[in-house]
Amino acid sequence: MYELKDKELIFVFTGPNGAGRRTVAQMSGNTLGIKQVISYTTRPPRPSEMDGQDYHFVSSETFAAAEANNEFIEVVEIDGNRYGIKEADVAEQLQKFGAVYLVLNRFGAEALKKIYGDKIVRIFIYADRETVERREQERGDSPELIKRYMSHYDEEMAYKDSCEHVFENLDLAHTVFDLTKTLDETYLKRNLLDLD
Ligand SMILES: Nc1ncnc2c1ncn2[C@@H]1O[C@H](COP(=O)(O)OP(=O)(O)OP(=O)(O)O)[C@@H](O)[C@H]1O
Ligand SMILES: Nc1nc2c(ncn2[C@@H]2O[C@H](COP(=O)(O)O)[C@@H](O)[C@H]2O)c(=O)[nH]1
Repeated sequence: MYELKDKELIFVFTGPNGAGRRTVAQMSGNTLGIKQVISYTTRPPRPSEMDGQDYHFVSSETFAAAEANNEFIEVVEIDGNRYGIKEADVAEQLQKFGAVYLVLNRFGAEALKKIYGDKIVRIFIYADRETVERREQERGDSPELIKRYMSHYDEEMAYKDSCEHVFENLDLAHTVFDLTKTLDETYLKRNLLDLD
């Protein structure tokens, strides 16, 4: 297992689908100069998604071969699709940037916390049910997909109090400002004073 160096950190964004985890993580990450480690998945890409940017989209066989080769830090199955983060990707990005972020469900957040302890900072992003559902409708998710996402809403929300930081994401600019400030002041110390 890759041993994180003194200043290396992994930020894990978690919370319900559609709460805005990817959006706020990316905006804050751009300001702070930290990059996402992209998961591998067997699920097919959605029309707006790009291979290598949203996920590494792979076949079940390719995923199983990597798993048999012990390449994943953790693997999860959600609604019949498999997801995993490769240890080598985490190590490579940490060596380049010093800090990285991941967007995972609660099982992934918990698994990484167990492995890396204090080096994992879990950031819980949420919004109320109605807001989440409306955002999913507005981005064009199908009624079946929204139903599937919403069926996980309560169980994802139950992880909120386990996380190191919690942000309700209603106004996007506010969330990103508060999040960036917190990560900078508490962990990264890049002294980004002129964030607004
Ligand atoms: N504060 C906000 N106000 C309005 N829309 C938002 C806000 N935050 C995110 N969004 C929009 O909501 C949608 C869901 O955001 P995002 O994809 O970041 O969510 P997520 O939590 O990563 O879920 P998923 O993994 O399903 O994509 C996107 O269309 C995004 O542009
Ligand atoms: N535990 C893990 N969870 C992951 C990983 N990659 C993504 N995810 C989370 O799964 C759900 C479903 O994702 P979707 O894109 O198919 O809607 C969502 O919460 C993702 O954040 C992973 O490698 N491990």
